[in-house]
Amino acid sequence: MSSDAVVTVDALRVSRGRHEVLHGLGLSIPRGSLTGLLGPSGSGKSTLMRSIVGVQARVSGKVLVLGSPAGSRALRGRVGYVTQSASVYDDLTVRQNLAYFRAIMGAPRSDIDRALEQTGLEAEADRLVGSLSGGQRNRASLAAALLGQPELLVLDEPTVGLDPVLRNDLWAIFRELAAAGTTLIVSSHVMDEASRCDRLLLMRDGSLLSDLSPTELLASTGAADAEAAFLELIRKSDAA
Ligand SMILES: Nc1ncnc2c1ncn2[C@@H]1O[C@H](COP(=O)(O)OP(=O)(O)OP(=O)(O)O)[C@@H](O)[C@H]1O
Repeated sequence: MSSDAVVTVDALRVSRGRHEVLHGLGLSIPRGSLTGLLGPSGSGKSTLMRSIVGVQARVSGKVLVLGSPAGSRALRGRVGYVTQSASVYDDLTVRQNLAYFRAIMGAPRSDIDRALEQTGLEAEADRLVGSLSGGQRNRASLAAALLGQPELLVLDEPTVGLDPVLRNDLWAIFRELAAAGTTLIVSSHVMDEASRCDRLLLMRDGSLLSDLSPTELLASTGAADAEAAFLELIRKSDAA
């Protein structure tokens, strides 16, 4: 595994309820990459992300983030996480939300304007979050996660429910962040988002089916697009 890996996962097993839902995953995520975590609903994407962020219970195996065990104190402020449900308050403005989270984190005041600018929310800064559109609200959650300039951003289905234009806008922001050196892990079950990533982790039923670049994925399966490639990998793993 690369010594410059931001995340290293080895033999990761997780149980939720009465079932094991991740079955011994191993992977590494290089610094500055935009990694897509793709797979059907229930395949374990959120559980893997929660394990990387360090909020998942009943975890065995190794999850190292920036050289420290996932969730450890040393990682405070270095990892940003956006869950599927909005993490900002409806009855506060975007700026008030950011000011609140900034104060909790002890991040510099200048981070508020930087996060507004990075997410293109300057014009909405003084609007109540409850009055924003779905896309603007997602960007407000992302802005909160950008406070403190985290080195690793973990985004759980940030584009779900958005129209293609808004999805495109968000992916452009992810690209800019990666170009500036941030490592991103972005989950999705929309396969056409795969081509926007540097690397793709394809999950199914709590296991990793592949860990390839989009080009490698198409070349190795002979498929025309990510969706067909994924189906081909499922066919191969079922046959095996
Ligand atoms: N709180 C919970 N208690 C018990 N089992 C759970 C819990 N949350 C998730 N699971 C189970 O863990 C497995 C993985 O779920 P997970 O949410 O990680 O999948 P996912 O790929 O993120 O799905 P989605 O795309 O729908 O969010 C599923 O079988 C799910 O039913």
